[in-house]
Amino acid sequence: MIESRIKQTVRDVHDFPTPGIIFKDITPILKDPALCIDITAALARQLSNVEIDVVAGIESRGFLFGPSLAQLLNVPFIPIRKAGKLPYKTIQESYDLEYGSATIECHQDALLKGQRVLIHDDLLATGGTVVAASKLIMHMEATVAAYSFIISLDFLNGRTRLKPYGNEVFSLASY
Ligand SMILES: O=P(O)(O)OC[C@H]1O[C@H](OP(=O)(O)OP(=O)(O)O)[C@H](O)[C@@H]1O
Ligand SMILES: Nc1ncnc2[nH]cnc12
Repeated sequence: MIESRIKQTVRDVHDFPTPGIIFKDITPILKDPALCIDITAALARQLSNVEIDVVAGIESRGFLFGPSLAQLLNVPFIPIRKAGKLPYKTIQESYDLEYGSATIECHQDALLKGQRVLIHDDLLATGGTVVAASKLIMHMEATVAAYSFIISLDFLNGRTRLKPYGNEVFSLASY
């Protein structure tokens, strides 16, 4: 089962990047090509009833599986990046996360009005990152279709924070 394979492979790193955080390190997954293929397929399978025009992946770990998921779904991929990395005109949102704060942005012409966007990231913690991503997408008059994660840390209540947005939240492995 994919959840147990993910949990057996992900490594807990204590006190990274700050004291008290138990960091879920997904890099061991990337050393297992068969698991990567199966994760991408499982992400796509969960979304089989969701209408999706575009996958938006969040820098940096949302770039690991986001493009292969988009290719499997046969839709475009757009990058949502940390501030200062995208070359063209951008729109920005700032937010707090489990261990700090950040600003993300995307190109202002990345989406067409009305497009249905799947937000993908490796991990849902407090939900601050994907709330900010949702605001970027709505600012461009596009619609969030659903949220897709490999891992969700349910004890940090990210799902509750996403409730007002009214979209389904999918993850392959929950803690
Ligand atoms: O639900 P939240 O509390 O917002 O936390 C989740 C976010 O935190 C991590 O990214 P991070 O900002 O550490 O950046 P990285 O992907 O570049 O490592 C993770 O990849 C998510 O994007
Ligand atoms: N505990 C955690 N492990 C890995 N990525 C995270 N992003 C936010 N919290 C995290």
